[in-house]
Amino acid sequence: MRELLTPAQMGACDAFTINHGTPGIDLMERAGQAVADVAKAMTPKNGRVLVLAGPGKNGGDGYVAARLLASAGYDVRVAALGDTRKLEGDAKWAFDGWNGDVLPATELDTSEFAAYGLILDALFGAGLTRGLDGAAAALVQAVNHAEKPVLAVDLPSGLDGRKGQALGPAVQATSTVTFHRLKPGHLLYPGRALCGAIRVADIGIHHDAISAAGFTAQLTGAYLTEHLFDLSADAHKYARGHVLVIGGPPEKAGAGFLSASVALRAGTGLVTLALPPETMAGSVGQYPALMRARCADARDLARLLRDDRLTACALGPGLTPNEATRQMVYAALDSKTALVLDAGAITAFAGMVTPLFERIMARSAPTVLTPHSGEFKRLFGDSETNLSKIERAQKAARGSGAILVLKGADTVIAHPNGRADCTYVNANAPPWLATAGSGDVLAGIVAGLLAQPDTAHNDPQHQTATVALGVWLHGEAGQPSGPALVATDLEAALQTVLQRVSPSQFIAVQG
Ligand SMILES: NC(=O)C1=CN([C@@H]2O[C@H](COP(=O)(O)OP(=O)(O)OC[C@H]3O[C@@H](n4cnc5c(N)ncnc54)[C@H](O)[C@@H]3O)[C@@H](O)[C@H]2O)[C@@H](O)CC1
Ligand SMILES: [K+]
Repeated sequence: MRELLTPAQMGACDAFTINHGTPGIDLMERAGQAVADVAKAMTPKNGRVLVLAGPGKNGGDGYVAARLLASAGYDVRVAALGDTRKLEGDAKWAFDGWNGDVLPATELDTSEFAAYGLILDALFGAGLTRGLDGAAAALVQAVNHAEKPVLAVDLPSGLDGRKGQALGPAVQATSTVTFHRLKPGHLLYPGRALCGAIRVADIGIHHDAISAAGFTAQLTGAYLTEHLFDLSADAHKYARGHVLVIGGPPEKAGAGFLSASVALRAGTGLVTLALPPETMAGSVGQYPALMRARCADARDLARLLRDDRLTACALGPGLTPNEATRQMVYAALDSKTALVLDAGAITAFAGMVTPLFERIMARSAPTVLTPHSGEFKRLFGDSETNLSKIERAQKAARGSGAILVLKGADTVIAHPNGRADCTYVNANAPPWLATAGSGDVLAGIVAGLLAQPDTAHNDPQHQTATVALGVWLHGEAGQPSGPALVATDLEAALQTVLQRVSPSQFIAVQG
């Protein structure tokens, strides 16, 4: 269930299934059934339901649901957008199966919407080709104005299922039922907020359909913990990897400490925090497990990185975006360790990306860039409005040679190979994870995971999954604190998450 399908890929899955012997009307009947089942759970039996049916197959699902709800005792009213005499194929079949009246949507008295217990939005789904305007836009605005529970069929009408954006007005749903797999629009903002609670219904799509139609990315999840380093019982600390974190000047020194301490929590055996001389004093008591090294400039860093026991390096949290930082990044890029570039190490290259990307591409060890949307724009621009966030991350990864972590409530992780099986969307991050220091923690988790030995080998799928695991763990760790979360809570929460997901290897001896 983890593959994400664009509406076009979903259409290809429908077609594949139909070509392999399942009539389209069977798929539509199951889709309508799934919608009716959720509708029943949202409104009391005998409740009043308004079904708004559009001119395509999304409307077809609406007519099926209307029939099933009416036969279950609901008081169903159907309004059609567009000329129902033009309905074709499966949608026409569904329309013909509805025995009640169909009112033209333009004749609806929208002030009566408040009298319904549920509005079923079956206006537009995967077939949306442009922003809504005219009668469709007016209807959608009236639905939103009514403030009644709304169940969207497949997608809230007006929402682009590929991009997660609406070019015109879009339905604000209470709940959305989609079919077979999630679409990017259900996860990418602002689409995710328009969908409400999302359910994915099985409508009997052929099990080979996705391999034939392709997918665009994968949803992260607990399954990624299979990429946690499998620790042998007699492992020594050097066998568990060694991370070097570069800390910044005193006024931003906390960032490096956050990254470093959490890198240790992520399971790496040793972490050294490299600090400029003015930050070296103080704070040892709080972080006794960290080793420290003096690092005044790029030359010091190059010297530190000559230690070939180092397996990963995190650079950027707490660093000032300037020439000195750029030189440190170059020194780090010349090393053989996995590298996470964040914050100041990203912004330092605004408007001067060519030398950065050339050096990243020349590396054999993985390089990870973790920009939030502002940092992303500084490196890659924001002119490509027709691309989804997934496609933007894939393109930026290809262009930079780095594994891209495009952060946000809908973080996308993409490998430079651009492959869907090396692309992830993360959806477990609570809104309060957007807090000072949260990004430093993420950089530390990712470096801590990449440092561990079995992630060092050069398999793009494995490396990207490891980075995606870091993003997922960060989201999980952010949940228990609630809105009071501060970044330092994440370290203890990460410990709890890892306790939960790590299999115990200890042999209990009965005495
Ligand atoms: N056999 C299948 O392919 C299945 C399809 N299903 C349903 O079919 C839907 C897709 O159906 P369609 O491909 O017919 O697409 P839609 O029903 O989403 O919309 C297509 C219609 O809307 C018009 N349109 C698009 N954008 C518009 C705009 N901005 N303003 C006004 N009109 C606009 C198009 O000209 C076309 O007539 C899915 O979302 C799903 O609900 C499900 O029944 C499962 C099976
Ligand atoms: K819809």
